[in-house]
Amino acid sequence: MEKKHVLVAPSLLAANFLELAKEVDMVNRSEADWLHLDVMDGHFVPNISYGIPVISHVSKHARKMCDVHLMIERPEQYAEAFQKAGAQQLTVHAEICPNLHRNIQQIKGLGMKAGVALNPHTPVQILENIINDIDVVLVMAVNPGFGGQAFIPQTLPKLRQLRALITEHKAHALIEVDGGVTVDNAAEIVAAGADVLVAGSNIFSAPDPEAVIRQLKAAGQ
Ligand SMILES: O=C(CO)[C@@H](O)[C@H](O)COP(=O)(O)O
Repeated sequence: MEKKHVLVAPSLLAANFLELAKEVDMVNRSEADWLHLDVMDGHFVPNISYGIPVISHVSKHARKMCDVHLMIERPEQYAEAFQKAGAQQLTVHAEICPNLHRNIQQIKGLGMKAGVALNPHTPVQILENIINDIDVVLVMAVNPGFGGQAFIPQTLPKLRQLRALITEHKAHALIEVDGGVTVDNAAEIVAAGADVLVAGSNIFSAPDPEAVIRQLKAAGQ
């Protein structure tokens, strides 16, 4: 099979928050490509994580692209604040955005890359008329809200459908997969179509997180 250059985005949700600077240092030193930052509001998802002030400090310390995943209602109210806080890519959920095209235009107008996230039950066909406008599709392989959950196997055929849709529309959106990604399943996720692997607990709970990042990056070899 053809070799593929895989991007890796450690998810800071699984980091030790008391040692946040050291955790970001580890990501900076590593072969990781992006730093994935999960924002949860306790409404769209049943959990609350961190928000704008934390991202503002983290982004100043980070030397990787800050990839912010908004699991919040009314993301349009906060897009500018996240851009000012250092977000370089902002992803909103299709399920919470009745005016998704407007959200994408707003994010791009603020100078950020724009992503759309899909929950496990949301079909890829929902992106048919917007796929050429977006930079990344974030495919949730768990129900969003918590780290450390098991990868939902139906994600694999969904990734193949999304790859076919992107090819059919001659689009350039990257496919990012998030939730339950580990060194054990990374190769099959990449083979199914993923370009970017988000991993939280597998990286941050490992004795050698940089080695895990290296192994994830090798998933396309
Ligand atoms: O967005 C989310 C969870 O909602 C993810 O980014 C998780 O943080 C991934 O964590 P692991 O499943 O890799 O532990």
